[in-house]
Amino acid sequence: MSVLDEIIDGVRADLAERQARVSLDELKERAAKAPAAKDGVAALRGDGVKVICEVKRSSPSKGALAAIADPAGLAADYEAGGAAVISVLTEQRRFGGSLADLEAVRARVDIPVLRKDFIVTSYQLWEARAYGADLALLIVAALDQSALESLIERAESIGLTPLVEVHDEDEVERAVDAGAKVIGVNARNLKTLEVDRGTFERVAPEIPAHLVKVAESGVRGPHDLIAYANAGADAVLVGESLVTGKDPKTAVSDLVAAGEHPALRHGRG
Ligand SMILES: O=C(O)c1ccccc1NCC(=O)[C@H](O)[C@H](O)COP(=O)(O)O
Repeated sequence: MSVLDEIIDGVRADLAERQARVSLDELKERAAKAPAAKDGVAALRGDGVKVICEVKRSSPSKGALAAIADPAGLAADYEAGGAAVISVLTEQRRFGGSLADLEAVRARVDIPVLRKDFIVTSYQLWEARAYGADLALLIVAALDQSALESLIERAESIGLTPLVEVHDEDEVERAVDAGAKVIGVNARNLKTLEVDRGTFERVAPEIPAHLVKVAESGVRGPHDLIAYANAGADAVLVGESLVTGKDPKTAVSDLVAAGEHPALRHGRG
């Protein structure tokens, strides 16, 4: 069984418990009271390379990374540093996240918030909206084509911007066919968990120019952002280096400054 399959087994078990406690109708009522969703596409477009900053306590590849007692405080630091979007990992078994983290972050920041999880049903999209998310991750490798298409459609119909994650050229084709507008290329191989920063450069040329391209994983500092930008990234998604560093706000502002450097405009496709 692959790591992804193991994670999804756990996600489904936890999901079944939540579904037994909270009906879909209750979630929909809660979603109706949530603040209107912010435009995730607009947040990731425009001049400069945008920075998506992640609240990440632990991971299957590295184990414990940071305790993060105050996820909202961390998100506020990210926002003050110039982040375009906050990513909140809500998977609990392997990443130590929760919907409570998402809710707390939403209440603190004004920029869009991404629910980063292993979404396999529309119930999880309603949860995302009910707890204040503006974007939701959909992983192509975790979904068959009809599920991918219907989850993209459902996400958009309830105001969420889907960030559709791919790992290779075939998955790009599936994401584009399914109607993705924002595509994230994750450099982390979900079978080996190794990070290969060259993945983005290989895969991104297959993504149509009008779609938003996000480079996910492996950003250790401005030099990695610049390499991704030169390969055509509109945005980068950064977790580990921010949560393990001493000064997240400064680390984010260094990334944002690098992403706004005028020299990058020539290299980006
Ligand atoms: O981080 C992991 O070990 C991991 C393992 C299996 C599936 C997903 C995983 N991570 C989720 C992510 O995509 C990253 O948290 C995100 O791209 C940020 O990456 P990084 O900056 O390298 O922490």
